[in-house]
Amino acid sequence: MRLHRNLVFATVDALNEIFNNGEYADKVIEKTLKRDKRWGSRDRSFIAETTYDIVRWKRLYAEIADVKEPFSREDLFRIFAVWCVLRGLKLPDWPQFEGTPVRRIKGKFDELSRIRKYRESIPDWLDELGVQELGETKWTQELKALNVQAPVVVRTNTLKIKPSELAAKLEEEGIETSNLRNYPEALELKERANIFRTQAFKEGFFEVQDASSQRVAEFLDVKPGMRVVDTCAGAGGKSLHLAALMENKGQIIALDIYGNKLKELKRRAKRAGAHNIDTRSIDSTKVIKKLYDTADRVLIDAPCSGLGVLSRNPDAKWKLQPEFLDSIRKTQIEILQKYSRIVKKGGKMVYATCSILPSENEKQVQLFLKTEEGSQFQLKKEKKILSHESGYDGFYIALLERNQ
Ligand SMILES: C[S@@+](CC[C@H](N)C(=O)[O-])C[C@H]1O[C@@H](n2cnc3c(N)ncnc32)[C@H](O)[C@@H]1O
Repeated sequence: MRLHRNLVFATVDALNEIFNNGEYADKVIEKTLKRDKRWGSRDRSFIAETTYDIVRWKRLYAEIADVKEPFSREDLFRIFAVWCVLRGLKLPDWPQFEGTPVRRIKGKFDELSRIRKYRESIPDWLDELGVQELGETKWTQELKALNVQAPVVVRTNTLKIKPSELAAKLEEEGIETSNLRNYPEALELKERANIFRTQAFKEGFFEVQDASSQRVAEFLDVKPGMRVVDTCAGAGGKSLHLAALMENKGQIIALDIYGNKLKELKRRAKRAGAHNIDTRSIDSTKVIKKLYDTADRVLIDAPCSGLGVLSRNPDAKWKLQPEFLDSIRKTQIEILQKYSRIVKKGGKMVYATCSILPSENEKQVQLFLKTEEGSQFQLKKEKKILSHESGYDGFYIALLERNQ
């Protein structure tokens, strides 16, 4: 592969914004890709994938390149050179790469690969926390899996189309997919592609949604005609799935503290042809109180550390702070106590996170069950999905039932 100057420079600029200005990788990449209309799909995927790769391996590469944050432009080129050498790519003879110590880079990589926090490129505190929570063996396996680029999985919108028909439509548009065993509505792309450009997407035939995430709405055991409250609906990935499982019958009330996310949900619902979703922004405690004891089903897709989705969001490793984890755990237990009151007697509730830490998952559920609100619930079943076991995102899902 020959490296093109403008693509490498665009990547280095993107890294500068992410590492030095604290910008989010996905936003920076989106903006960078708009820079030159002549870039084709290969050029675009070079920028996106290389940037993500270097974000993922920041600690390891910076250590090998012997550079420290904040990175100068020269440092960023040294990090880029490490990426090239470790991928076996020939460095171009540009001044930025003059004197790159190729053999030393390879030697240092071998040496650092013996130490997990470098090999898996993770901050010390997070590595220690992972061991504490999951134990040495599981954490080592999980961390490795979370450093592999995530596959692209879509969920068929069964309100509009069957999975087999969707697969055929995508194939007509040059995108090959395969079925996933045990995930009835999921299709996995055989090769990465910009699926949002397809006609099938514009027509609302699918949503991009990881296979593990597709388990969440399924777990809630909804039926057409029910009244369901999705309390942390965000942009509505799970609400849309619930609408499909309910065949557009009954009512879904989608809540979030951020109105702009709910606006996006509405846009997606329109595209998907999901007509039974009503959005409400939580701008006072009244919004929740009015709903007490009214829902057949409640979904709490709780805000969390996002440690189960590091493979698609590697910059979370660097953005996450111990203080944030402490405060999010408090939010989770408060949410459980407050929003569980929306479930009517005999109704069911799912608590889910995209975290792999027991302290955000089963321990929170156990804590909740000991509270006054929780004493009215029974834990029916729970699923801990680890990435190294499933091949998809790490998730936790618990189904609870309120006593009659
Ligand atoms: C894991 S995300 C939800 C993802 C969404 N359910 C989906 O499937 O696309 C968690 C959501 O909780 C929201 N949130 C945070 N604190 C909240 C609170 N106290 N009450 C309700 N929602 C909250 C966040 O804005 C975020 O959208």
